[in-house]
Amino acid sequence: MNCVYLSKHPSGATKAMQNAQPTASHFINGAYVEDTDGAPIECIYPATGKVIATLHEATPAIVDQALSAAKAGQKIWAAMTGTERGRILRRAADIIRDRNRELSVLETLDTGKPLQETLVADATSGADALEYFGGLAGSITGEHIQLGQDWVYTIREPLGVCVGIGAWNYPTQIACWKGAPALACGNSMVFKPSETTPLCALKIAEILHEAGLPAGVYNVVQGRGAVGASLVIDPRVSKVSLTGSVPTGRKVYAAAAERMKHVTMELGGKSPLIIFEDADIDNAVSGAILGNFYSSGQVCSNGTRVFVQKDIKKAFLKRLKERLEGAVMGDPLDEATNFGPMVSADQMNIVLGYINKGTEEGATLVAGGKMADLDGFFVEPTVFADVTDGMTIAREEIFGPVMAVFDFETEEEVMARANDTEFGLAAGVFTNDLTRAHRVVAGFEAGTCYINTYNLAPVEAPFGGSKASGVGRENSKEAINHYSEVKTVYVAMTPVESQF
Ligand SMILES: NC(=O)C1=CN([C@@H]2O[C@H](COP(=O)(O)OP(=O)(O)OC[C@H]3O[C@@H](n4cnc5c(N)ncnc54)[C@H](O)[C@@H]3O)[C@@H](O)[C@H]2O)C=CC1
Repeated sequence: MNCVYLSKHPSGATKAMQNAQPTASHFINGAYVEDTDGAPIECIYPATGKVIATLHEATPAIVDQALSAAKAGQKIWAAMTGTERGRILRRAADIIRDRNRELSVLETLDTGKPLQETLVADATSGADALEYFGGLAGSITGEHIQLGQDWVYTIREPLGVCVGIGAWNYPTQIACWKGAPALACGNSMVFKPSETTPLCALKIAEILHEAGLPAGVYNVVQGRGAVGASLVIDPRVSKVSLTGSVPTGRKVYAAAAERMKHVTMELGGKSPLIIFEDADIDNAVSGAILGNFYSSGQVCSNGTRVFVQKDIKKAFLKRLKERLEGAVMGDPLDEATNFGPMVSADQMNIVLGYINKGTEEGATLVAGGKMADLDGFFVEPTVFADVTDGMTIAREEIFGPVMAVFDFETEEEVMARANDTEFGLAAGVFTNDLTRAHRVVAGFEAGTCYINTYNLAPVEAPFGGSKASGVGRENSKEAINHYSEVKTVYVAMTPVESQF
């Protein structure tokens, strides 16, 4: 494939890589904490395959310390007014924006995503969440319901200690998308980042405390699945918010249900993107590129099943191939790079396995299809055409840069095929027919839909999935309902009328 390759060896990254080791593995009760008894977690820079930091998993003692701190901190935090809480969150947003470049470099080291991308999509998105929910914090209220002379008032109360568990694709954003609404409502949080990307959440905790957050309100503990599981079942925890795969979601949801805890589940997807023959082809190609190759395809809401109406298939594929030549692979810290490596060797091998399956099962390889000739875990942006609904690459989430293009003839046919999946995270349509656009969106079985664009996730809009892709919504005013509960108070103004 004719991608542009920049320098093979990312030499400019050396200094930043040397600074990647955090002060300690965990951030608890307002300070960095270490316990070297925990199993080591090596943080590997995906563009070189080299270890840039070594941290330790939380031991049971660390988990206990974090939950005790969160329990105590929550009481102090909830006793403050919403306006006071909001001011601290907004101050943290300002600090994040001031340090955007430093935080973006760290996000790039943690994930391998190009700096070109992290400068605009990660710390800035985290700051948006803190600013938005900081702004809302003072207006989280109950209501007054008049009942003749009597009346009811409701109080919107925090849930208590919330646990956030993150995936590896957006470590800064996920730490903030969970933390900001939780804290705005008066909860505290213990956040466990993915073991693959342990660095960024620690910085968020540090900045929140620099902004004035009381100790214990936002804590970070490191660890693999077992640490996450131990947090979920602890009786001090009222709510769990997970971003991860569907199989992990099922386990966490079941463990939480057993103990009647609140949950938000942001899980995987295999989202459809339908391109009708009347669509603006260049715009549709841009949508398909954004919806498949941003973050090297490691985005949960990606539109990986691209249904193209038969008459424009040739033109679509031709234009797509031309546009793929604009992919610039190489050192992710070079701002000219726009396509980075997979997060890990494991993820690269999973993706290469799916590419082999696609070829074996008879799809036509249009572009890419192999590792790039670079250090690190690079897989070329890959496009398969002539994909049919039963193929493995049509059914399973790949979480890499692999676009599957399907042909279709009628709207009725494509809608049935688009919805024929256990997932329901996102869905998109490109068409210039206004009525059809809204009809199609109404028919999608998905939580987050797009008309003539794809994958935008502003903090003001609810984000999340239906079917196996999740429970609850992140961002927007919706998130407030998922991090608080309502207490109803009936006030009688007249004597009680009892039956005897
Ligand atoms: N819907 C959404 O908003 C998003 C969903 N994702 C999904 O995340 C997945 C990729 O991320 P991964 O980190 O590989 O997912 P994963 O499911 O392997 O891990 C997610 C997190 O859960 C933890 N975990 C694993 N087992 C656990 C258990 N039994 N109890 C508690 N915690 C446990 C992991 O340590 C990690 O922090 C993809 O399927 C993707 O679609 C990713 C980003 C956004």
